[in-house]
Amino acid sequence: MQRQSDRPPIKVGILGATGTVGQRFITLLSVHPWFTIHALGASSRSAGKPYAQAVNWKQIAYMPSAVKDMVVQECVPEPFAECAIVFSGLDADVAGDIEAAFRSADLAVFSNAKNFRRDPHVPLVVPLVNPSHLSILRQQQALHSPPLEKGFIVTNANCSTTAHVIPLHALEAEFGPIDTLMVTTLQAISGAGYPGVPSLDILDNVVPYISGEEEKLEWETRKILGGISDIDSSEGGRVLQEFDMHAQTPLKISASCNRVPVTVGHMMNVSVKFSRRPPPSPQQVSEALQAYRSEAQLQGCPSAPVQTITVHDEPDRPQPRMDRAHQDGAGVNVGRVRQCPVLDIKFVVLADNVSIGAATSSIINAEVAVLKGIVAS
Ligand SMILES: NC(=O)C1=CN([C@@H]2O[C@H](COP(=O)(O)OP(=O)(O)OC[C@H]3O[C@@H](n4cnc5c(N)ncnc54)[C@H](OP(=O)(O)O)[C@@H]3O)[C@@H](O)[C@H]2O)C=CC1
Ligand SMILES: N[C@@H](CC(=O)OP(=O)(O)O)C(=O)O
Repeated sequence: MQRQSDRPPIKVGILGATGTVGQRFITLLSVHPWFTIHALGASSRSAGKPYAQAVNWKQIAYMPSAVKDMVVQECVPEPFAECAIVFSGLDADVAGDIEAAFRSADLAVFSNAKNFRRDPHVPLVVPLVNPSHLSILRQQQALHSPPLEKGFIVTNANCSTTAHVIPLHALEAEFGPIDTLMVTTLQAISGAGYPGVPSLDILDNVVPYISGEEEKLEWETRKILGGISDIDSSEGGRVLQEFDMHAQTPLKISASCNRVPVTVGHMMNVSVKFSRRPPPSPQQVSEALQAYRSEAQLQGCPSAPVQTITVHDEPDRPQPRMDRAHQDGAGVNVGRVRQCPVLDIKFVVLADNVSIGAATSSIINAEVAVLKGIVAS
């Protein structure tokens, strides 16, 4: 993507700029057509140093020259005051307090961290699925003390949640509610950040446990695939909204998560049962997934993939090494769509956990917010 736009550049900041997700933000934002990197933040271990000295660069793309000499800041609002958008790839141990402080300073935060995903006034947005949930932001700003004009927090989802909700949403849009979902993940080591999982634990091995991951998959999926509705009660004359957590058609989910010796690309085996009888055939499911278009793409978000879901016909695809870079990792790959003898349909999903699973989702969320006029541009 080349920087090429009639818009004046929108200044953005990156918190956690030295981390796995932060580095992917830098790679993507350095060539973004609308956004220009204005400030970088990380821990006090990195603050005060030129970025090139502070970071242990692990991207395949070379470090953009524009950031090499930028001095890394402490994660406090003042150096970010001119940023219309602040992206966060902060460690979850510190993200809660720092992101809240940025919001209180009336800054717009787009976060990858888990801390605010369950907040009833914070949207959990996978941009290729539920950008309509951004409507809750007015309420988030109004209920803040003092009320905010520009500041808010938008979160994107856990990387595995993101991968499977995209095809699941496409299927619900075409065939109605899903009743039951069984999902087993094979998650790449980059999902654990850097240095992450020790090599002696993961080489020649599979670890059948990722702390908190199964709970996140089960809970976040309901918030994202569920609706947002007005509540009868009102506060200060304002109509309130709430997330319905898919409660109108309860969704049973069982998730099992595994860490596998792959560098990038989370793979998931998914089986679904639909509420509607008879269920669609594998052929109908494949066609619906391939035909799905996201609202973000239709609205013209520059980072949205042209093909949201790529359906592979080959019996042994998708594979992490072969397919994760497709469309710069901005879409998801699906394969092996077939009948499930226990539920209705089963298939495989593959997504780049650092791109659409993290940085790319935040960036598309911010693009949607710009197009909706939620972020001043
Ligand atoms: N990796 C992935 O695939 C995904 C990650 N996420 C989430 O995104 C976030 C970032 O993950 P990831 O990039 O993998 O993590 P990393 O461990 O690679 O990076 C963490 C970042 O947080 C910064 N940081 C740590 N402590 C502090 C502090 N006290 N004050 C300010 N900054 C601090 C680090 O700065 P320094 O270098 O100075 O220590 C670094 O920039 C996490 O919340 C994670 O759960 C979400 C989806 C996918
Ligand atoms: N836990 C994920 C990555 C991650 O950080 O998720 P979350 O943002 O939900 O904590 C993984 O290990 O692959």
